[in-house]
Amino acid sequence: MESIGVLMPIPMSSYLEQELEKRFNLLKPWTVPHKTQFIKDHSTSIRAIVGNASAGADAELIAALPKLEIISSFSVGIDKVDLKTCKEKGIRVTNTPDVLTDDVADLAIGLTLAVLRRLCESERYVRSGQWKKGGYKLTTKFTGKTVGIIGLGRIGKAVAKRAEAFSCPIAYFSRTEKPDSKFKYYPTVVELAANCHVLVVACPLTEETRHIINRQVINALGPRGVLINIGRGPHVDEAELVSALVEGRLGGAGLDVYEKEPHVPEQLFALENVVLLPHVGSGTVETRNAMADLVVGNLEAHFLKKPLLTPVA
Ligand SMILES: O=CC(=O)O
Repeated sequence: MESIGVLMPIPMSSYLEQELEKRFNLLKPWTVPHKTQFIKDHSTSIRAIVGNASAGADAELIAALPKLEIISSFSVGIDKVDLKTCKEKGIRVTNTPDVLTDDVADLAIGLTLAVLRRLCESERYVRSGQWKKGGYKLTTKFTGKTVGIIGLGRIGKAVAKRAEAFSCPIAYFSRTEKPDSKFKYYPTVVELAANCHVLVVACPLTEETRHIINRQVINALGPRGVLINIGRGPHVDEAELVSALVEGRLGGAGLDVYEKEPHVPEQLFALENVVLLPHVGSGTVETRNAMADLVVGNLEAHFLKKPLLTPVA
């Protein structure tokens, strides 16, 4: 397999690079001055792409690689892969589900607690010496608050399980009601938002779910409501979110993802009811290594003509 060209468009994980280099001819365009020419020069040896949440494979890249057989994404979300083109050309696609579920769900709860209990703001209060002038103000209790979840897939269910341990009633929105779920179903996101305190976005990004959090949903969540986004930035109409937070029409937000990463709207920097993370949902050593093993396992399975471990297409 050493002669098989595997393109990794941007750096992702040194462990993943190391494991790929043991088995394949790993091509790293960021290490050369002329990236486009480099890809052109190797276009007939590249049979696989390793993408991630920010660099996938669009129709243009796929068209430039005539020998491409598989895209193995170092992410669970595959919104950066042109699935339609892959289907037309018979290119296989894999992702990294399950192994990151716990970390992403943990982070959703962490963000919720951070926003409601003002963990980041009160920590800054201590570091800046303000405590010496007086105690920190009262915050909002999490235990018992209703948690609304958009998307009751693997991650949504894991968020629900954790929130239940905080005695939170759970409600959800998804395309269809889940007959095996005990949680309250709302057929629209607006109804869900109007009936919960914490609204968590945990669905995949598709054309249908782009801007699923719009002005109407934000207003329904209201000045006591909190939005938690551990999905994708474009799930949220960010301009609407920023104006709602600045105007006090929304109670708070915990965000791990943004519309134009790594750009984060600067109006949010001054708001104490907002917690901002740099897209780190699956960002632990344990999980990233497990994801890397899945990426490599899928590529090995493909080139050894065995069943893929986690196929998407
Ligand atoms: O955002 C991260 C992922 O999709 O795994």
